[in-house]
Amino acid sequence: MAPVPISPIKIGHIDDVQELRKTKPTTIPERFVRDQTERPTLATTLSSSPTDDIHVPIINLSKLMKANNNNNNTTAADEFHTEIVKLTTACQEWGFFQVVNHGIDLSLLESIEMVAKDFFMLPLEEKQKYPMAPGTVQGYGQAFVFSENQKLDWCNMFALGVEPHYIRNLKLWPSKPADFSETLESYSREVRKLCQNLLRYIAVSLGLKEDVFEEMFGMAVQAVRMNYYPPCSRPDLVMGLSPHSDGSALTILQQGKGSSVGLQILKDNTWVPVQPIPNALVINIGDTMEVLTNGKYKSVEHRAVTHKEKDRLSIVTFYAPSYEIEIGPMTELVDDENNNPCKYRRYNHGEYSEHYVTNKLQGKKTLDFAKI
Ligand SMILES: COC(=O)C(/C=C/C1=C(C)CCCC1(C)C)=C/O[C@H]1C=C(C)C(=O)O1
Ligand SMILES: O=C(O)CCC(=O)C(=O)O
Ligand SMILES: [Fe+2]
Repeated sequence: MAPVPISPIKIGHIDDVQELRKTKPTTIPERFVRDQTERPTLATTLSSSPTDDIHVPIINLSKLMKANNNNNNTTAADEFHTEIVKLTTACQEWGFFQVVNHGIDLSLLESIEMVAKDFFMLPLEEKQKYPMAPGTVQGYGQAFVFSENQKLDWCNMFALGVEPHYIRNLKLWPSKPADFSETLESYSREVRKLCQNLLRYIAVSLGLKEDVFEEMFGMAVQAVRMNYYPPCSRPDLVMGLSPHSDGSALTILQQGKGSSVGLQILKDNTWVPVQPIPNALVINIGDTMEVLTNGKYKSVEHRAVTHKEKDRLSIVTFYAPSYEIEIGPMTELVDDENNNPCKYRRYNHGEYSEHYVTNKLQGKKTLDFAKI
């Protein structure tokens, strides 16, 4: 079952932020202005910010891949072990990491970025041929808006379901730029392989059988969301993307080259910026993995902030189990006798997907659905 809610909800007029920026560069309509308590803390340009020294862990994927192909090499085995320990810490303490040497052709990263940017730069009338209907998550527009008085994000989104094929709404796949669909197909194929590899290493880091997630997930669901954040004259008043955790098992995020720093994650009650590393991909643990690991690996709240002069692009892939799969904490990660009781109930992943996409982004609130 694909989560495509059809309801007569009233969401009011949503200004397109790129058009606003073009026509009234200093105007911030009231619907974008956040209440005092919800306004972002922005990274300073001076190197005096207390969060400057804290950074999301970096995993060198080639150290994990190499050891797999070379079982007799002790250096490779040592490096594999060290990298798995780093991966464990990243998933347990951060819920986020960046991967370098991930094996995806850099030209493919450049191509997807190019078609995404070319799409967002099209005239509004062209982009509006692929509208995101109120209450749905595919197409061009703003997702997760469910009422007329909800604050809006300073962001334009373009989202498409990719796998399995039945979740595709082909009417929303754009004809311009001409190479959009072909590029998205190639990119998604490579990102899918990366997700499968990462899940293998995550299984190893948990002391589980390597292919446990692959076997459990069935034909995994994969969707892509391109987020474009134009510059904003008052980045202190607006939010690029509201705080949320992802509903997926894993999320792969590509930050556009030359984009401003914008992604922030909530670590120990402080918003920490994720510094873009050229050619690296940002990975985060989604709600589904938090449930499966009984909270050992956490989906971490994150958000995007805007910049006064620079725009920003992110290309985000959500990877999740097939909708008919039943999800719950894995028995190996629950121990009722030794202070590790089961923290989440069992549920159908399709129901969680529907719940996720029919609620506004609100920190980790969506996961209350699964809590015991
Ligand atoms: C921030 O999240 C999303 O935009 C999002 C949406 C994903 C989807 C589409 C764009 C197309 C149809 C499928 C799907 C719902 C996956 C997040 O998706 C997360 C939430 C759940 C649950 C999930 O599986 O991925
Ligand atoms: O643009 C970003 O860096 C954040 C995107 C994100 O969190 C999302 O699309 O779910
Ligand atoms: Fe996210």
